[in-house]
Amino acid sequence: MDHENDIPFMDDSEDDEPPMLVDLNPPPTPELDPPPDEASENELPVCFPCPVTILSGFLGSGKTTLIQYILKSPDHGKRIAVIENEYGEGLAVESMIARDGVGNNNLQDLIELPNGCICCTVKDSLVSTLESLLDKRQDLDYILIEASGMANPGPIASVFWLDEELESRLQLDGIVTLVDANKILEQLETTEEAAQQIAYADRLLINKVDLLQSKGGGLDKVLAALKQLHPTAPTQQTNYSKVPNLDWILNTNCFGGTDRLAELNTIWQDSIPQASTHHHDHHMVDGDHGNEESRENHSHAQNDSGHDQQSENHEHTHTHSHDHNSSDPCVVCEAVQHRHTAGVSTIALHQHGSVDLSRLNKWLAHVLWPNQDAEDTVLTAMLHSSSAPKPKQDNETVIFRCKGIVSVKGNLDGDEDDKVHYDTSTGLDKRRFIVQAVHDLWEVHPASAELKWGDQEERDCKLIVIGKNLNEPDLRRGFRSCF
Ligand SMILES: Nc1nc2c(ncn2[C@@H]2O[C@H](COP(=O)(O)OP(=O)(O)OP(=O)(O)O)[C@@H](O)[C@H]2O)c(=O)[nH]1
Repeated sequence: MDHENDIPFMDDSEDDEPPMLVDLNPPPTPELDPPPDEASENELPVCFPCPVTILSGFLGSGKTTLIQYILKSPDHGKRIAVIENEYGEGLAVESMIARDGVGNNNLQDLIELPNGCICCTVKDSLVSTLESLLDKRQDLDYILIEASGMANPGPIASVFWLDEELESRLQLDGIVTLVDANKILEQLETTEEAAQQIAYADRLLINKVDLLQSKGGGLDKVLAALKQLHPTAPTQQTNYSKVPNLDWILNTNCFGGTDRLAELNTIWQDSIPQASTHHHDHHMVDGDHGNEESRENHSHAQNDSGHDQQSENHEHTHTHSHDHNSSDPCVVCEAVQHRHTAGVSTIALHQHGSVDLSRLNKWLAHVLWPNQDAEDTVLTAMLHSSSAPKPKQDNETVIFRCKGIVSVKGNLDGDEDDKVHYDTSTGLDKRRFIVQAVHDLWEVHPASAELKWGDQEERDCKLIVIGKNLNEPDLRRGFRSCF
């Protein structure tokens, strides 16, 4: 049976819709159902308060890989719901990647939280999403929230102890932050978010150690940097987010005592900017319509006058209740002042049709390795000008992340797999392909069989590029040239 119609791509018109509950219609899990004498037909097993883990970590650090690893793990025995947050088109790509190869057995619900960043603009939708999830599924054992790669986990955590009703039904278990061992030093240099995510961690997973090893090492420097930012965080090193013991990150009850809450508050106060102007732009471009207009572009500026001024200005409505005297500092209101690195934007490229795989790879190489076409003499000079990595110029383009789902033209000259999946009626490959790039590393690989294109399904390609000082017209032009 084809499942392609089960996997909706969010289209632009849905941008203002409330969070999507993707019902995966799971079969009941008999061994987890309560015995008849403990629960009547109308009475679902009460697992409240349901533990929630926030998965944080910079773009591409391995959060989705961890979710897949947890869901595929045969022995966790939990009924898990996952909440994903991304920007616009990015969400559709993200949730399809998350579901690749997982099947529906372990994943009870996949909830998409669109329209902004979970730590600021959609924090209130998170409350309503959690409430409706709990109303719908009282038998959940666990909720995982995957924050977007630029999110600050602090304001997300606040939701759980400031909303009384939610607090009785949910319990924040902990914040797990993934660190890309290969790129973290660069990320700490170019952004503010990477440090925030580490500072809030209850567990630090130092992931992608394999990449560091293949470069000849450097783990000592990474460990030292992490120690400086968060001296007490328990850490583990992993490859492909494979935590040897899931109990190390799930059901840890890190927020069981008041100490942790007090500590979190301190980190929070420290991370609030003193006096600066900050921008948080997420600029979405739909390449499909040749339209350079910004679909989603928000920024907020802060001035020096502090909390009173700020709370008058920001458009932040609390659907949860919390009263505070206007002269008292309020952690929620203050949290919305947190910094995001200036100049970071998200560009969504969307094009109907199918790409030529070799052209796509060539273009990705050009975009992600901008110097590769330089003369050998220039490259040699660059190499010898300094042995240490140079700090990035303020206006330099940095691509942090690129991810997408594409349709690919068939290739009868390729390997056996290419030939097997060649659709003779259309000349296209039947498989969806996933594009993954983190900084200068990328791969384009076929997704699992259940995500293959339907016979009548209209082919299209979506690519999300996240970075600093991105050149939109160039990216759009380049992407089009792959078709
Ligand atoms: N070599 C290597 N690659 C990894 C490892 N962990 C994850 N990856 C790859 O890194 C890419 C990004 O991983 P994701 O799990 O999507 O990262 P993410 O944190 O969810 O990314 P965002 O949601 O965009 O922030 C994928 O291609 C993964 O297969 C690892 O330990 N080693």
